[in-house]
Order: sequence, then C-alpha cells, then structure tokens
Amino acid sequence: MFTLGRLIRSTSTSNIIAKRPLRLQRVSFVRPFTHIPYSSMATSKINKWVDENQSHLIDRLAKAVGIPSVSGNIAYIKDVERMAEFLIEQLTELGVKAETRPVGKHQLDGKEVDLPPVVIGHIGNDPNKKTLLIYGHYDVQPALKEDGWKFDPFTLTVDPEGSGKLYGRGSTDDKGPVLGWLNALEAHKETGTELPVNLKMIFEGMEENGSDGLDKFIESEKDKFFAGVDCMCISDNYWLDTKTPCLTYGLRGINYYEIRISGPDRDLHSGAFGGAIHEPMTDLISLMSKLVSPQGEILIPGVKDLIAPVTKDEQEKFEAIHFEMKDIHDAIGGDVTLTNDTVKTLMGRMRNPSLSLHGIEGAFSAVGSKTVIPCSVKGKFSIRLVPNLGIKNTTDLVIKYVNDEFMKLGSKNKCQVVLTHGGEPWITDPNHYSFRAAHKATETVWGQAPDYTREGGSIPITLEFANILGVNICLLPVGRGDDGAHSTNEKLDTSNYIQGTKLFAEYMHNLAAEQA
Ligand SMILES: C[C@H](N)C(=O)N[C@@H](Cc1c[nH]cn1)C(=O)O
Ligand SMILES: [Zn+2]
Ligand SMILES: [Zn+2]
Repeated sequence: MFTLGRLIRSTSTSNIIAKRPLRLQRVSFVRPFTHIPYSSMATSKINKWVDENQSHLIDRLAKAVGIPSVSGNIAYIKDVERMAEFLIEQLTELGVKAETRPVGKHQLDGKEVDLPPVVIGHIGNDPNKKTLLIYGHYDVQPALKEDGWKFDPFTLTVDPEGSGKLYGRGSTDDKGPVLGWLNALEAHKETGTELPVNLKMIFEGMEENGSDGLDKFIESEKDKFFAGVDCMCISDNYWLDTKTPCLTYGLRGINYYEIRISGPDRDLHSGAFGGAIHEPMTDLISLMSKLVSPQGEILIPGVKDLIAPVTKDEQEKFEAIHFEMKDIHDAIGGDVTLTNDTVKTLMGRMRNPSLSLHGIEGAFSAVGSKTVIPCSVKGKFSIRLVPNLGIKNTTDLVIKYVNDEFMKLGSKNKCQVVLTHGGEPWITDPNHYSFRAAHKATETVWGQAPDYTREGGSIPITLEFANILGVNICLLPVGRGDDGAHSTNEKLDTSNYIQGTKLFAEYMHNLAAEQA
C-alpha cells in the first residue's frame, strides 16, 4: 500500500477539503473451508453450454450496449438508471438476490441530482464455501457517431467482415466483462451445476467519473453486505497485446484537473475587442503548454522527485512481459510511440506517471470560422499516479505551479485550479490463492500461462476495497489490448467474450479447490 487515505473533492474551490484517517490493511480471519475438489466434468459441461449458446450471450451484450449509460452527463441520467434496472432484471432471473442502493447526490450541470445507484447482489450462503466478491461498472464513456465511429456506438454491431469483433461503447469497458459473470451464472443454472463459491457482486454506475459515493457505501456496509467476503475479483482492464492473457496486480491512480480561466462576462467579437483585452483562451493555452513536454515529460517541479525508485524485482517483472512494439503500434493505429524500447514503453504505460491534456470546455470547436473570444474556458487534464505520487502531494505541486505560472502571465483574468476527482494508485501481492486460481483457469481456458501486468488505467475504488475490506483483489481481464476502450470503435472480440465467460466459471471452480 503506497498511499493511505482518500481525499474528498471540492467542486467549488481549488483545494482538497478532507482526508480520511490512516487505515491499516485488515487481514481476514482464517475459516476452515470444506475442501471442494475441482471437477473438470462440471466445467466441461459449462463450456459446452457456453459454446452452444453464444448467440444468446451476444444478445445479452447487445441489450446492454443499447442502453447509453454515460455517467457524468445530465442528458443520460435516465439511461444510467435504466442500465441498473436491466442488471437487476437479469440477475433476478438468474436466481441472484439483487437490489439497487442509493449512494448520495452530486452536482450535474448546476443541479443536485442522485448519483447512479449501485447494484448489489448475492447468491449462495454456504459456510463451507469461500465467498467471492466481484466488482464491475455499468456506466460508460461518452460516444458520438460523428467522433469517427464506423457504426452507431450504442448498437452492438458484429463486424460485417467476419472478424468476430463486437463493436459498441462499453463492449469491453465494462459491460462485456460484467455480463461475462452473468453468463457464467446462467451456464451453472442451465446445466444444473452447483456454484462452487458463494458469490457477492457490486456494480457501480459512476466509475468513469470518480466513483463518487462508493467509498462511503463500502465503509457503511463492510460488516453487513460485505461481511464474510474472502477475496475479490475485478474484470475491468485489458491484456497488453492481442494474444497473451494476463493477470493484473497493480493500477495507476488518477488526478483529474480543470484550469478555469474567466475574464469578461460575455463572449466577445474578436474584431471589436481583440487587441484590447486579456483573452482567457490565450492564458489557458499558455498554462496548458507548460504542463507536459512533447516527449511526455511532466514539467511540474517536484513530481519526478516523488516517484518511488524502481526495484530490481520490478524491473525483472517488466522484462518478463511478452510484448512487442508492434502490439502497441497496431493497438493505436500508428508508429507514434515516445520510444522503441519495449521495457521503457511498458514502464511509461504502467510504472511512471503521465500527464494528458484532454480538452477545453467553452472553446469554439465546431466547423466554420466563428470569430469569437470565449469569455471563460476550462482546460482539462489528468495525471496518472504511481507509487508514491498520491492525490494530495501531487495536487499541492500542481496548484502551486499553475498559480505561479499564471502570476507570471500578468493577466487580469481569474484563474482557478480544481481537482475534480482523484484515485490513488494500487498494487497487491500476486502470491495469493486467488491469483493461483486465476492462473490455472487461464492455462485451462486459453492454453497458456498469463503474463503478470500492471494496468496503466485506473479503477479508483480498488484501493478502497482493499483497505476497507482487507481482502486480496485479483484483476482478471477479458478484453484485448486493441479493444479501444474510451476510444472510437470500441470492441470486444467474440472469442474473448465467450472464453472470458468460461474463464470466470473455471476461476470460481479453481478458487473453491484452492487451499486458503
Ligand atoms: C481501467 C478502467 N476500465 C477505466 O477505464 N478507468 C477509467 C477511470 C476514470 C477515471 N476518471 C475517468 N475515468 C480510466 O482509467 O480513465
Ligand atoms: Zn472500466
Ligand atoms: Zn473506462
């Protein structure tokens, strides 16, 4: 555990306003499980059912992708709720006791609205079985056809060229993996196979926007809904390439910022006022250009000094990963990597911090040549956090630097730096029975041993689960490195969806058979 405590964000000021007290990781007490022998007969029946019911399972994914559950946007609030209801219906049909639970309110577009509810469910309550908790998210990133999608992003489209790719927003992040668990449950039900573990599940609808409210929910339910959980599995990341399955034992964190510059109280004609005023956009572009160099170097003083040194063991783990530069070039559709060194590239993605500029709200971006001076603009950027770059120490450096640089501009506009959401980095020890079970399941289903990776993306709530529940968390991805999560033409290969379903079933059976 590298950083302790989660910071609660302020939406109106540039400062972090509260910090949770330090919590030590709790260790689950040892419970004498009845040894449940692994049965290859059970899983082969399940695999046969999954193979024979592929179109039904794809249909389930199509229904889910058809609900545009984009979080953090007032226009999609009803769709996010509809997606939660869809999960409840599906889970109930599968024999899961499922319900939605409120997690509070937040501000959207200046209005106070309910946060998307969490969907929780459980099936099985046998004291002789281990209890597995699974987490996933049912919200998705925004997507518009005009962003460059080949097909409507909210209509699951099977590649007409026959590659088996299933295109649609959320196909890989994270509706496909979430439904993979439901598919595995259905396969057990339909083949009359007893579930080898008790299963608890929690699916949230705010992951893409900072998981607001979820930390409090976990804390308040730790001795109620979450009581008795032995270990946890999350499938919400991706392989590194298109052919090597992996298990993931670390995540980068994320701090998401806005630089808000405001000047006049209305948008202005650039002919009438250009040359006479301090322009907010000019200030903003100047500040944003000072955050990161074109070589990817973070220019904020002090950030590099905080990074924990790379150990020999870490270096060796990165060197052991199967990865070629071609994998990343294919995944991004171009040869624009910062280096051609594979280990440096992997470290750049997973072990080092990175700063990305995302966009400017309030800027003119439509077609045409509007000669406007926007009166206020918000520049958005994020920093991926790594051990020992935490939410707070990084934010202190960011705020000081941006304010100092703004002062140097001599502008009469107003500048505010806001941390909109933050999530700490997370890393765990993969020498745990849950990782052993996932390793064996990968060998059985994919016919090869997994690589051990750290994810460059963030699942901010992972550290909270680890700290509050004190359980091991194994990240077991389903999708490939070229799936295009958050991008245009996001997809999940049919084989990954189908084999991923088998992987989850196999993992649960291995988990039951592992000595705790
Ligand atoms: C890895 C996971 N599937 C994911 O995409 N996480 C997001 C989380 C996030 C945080 N702010 C906005 N989204 C990510 O890593 O960007
Ligand atoms: Zn995700
Ligand atoms: Zn995502």
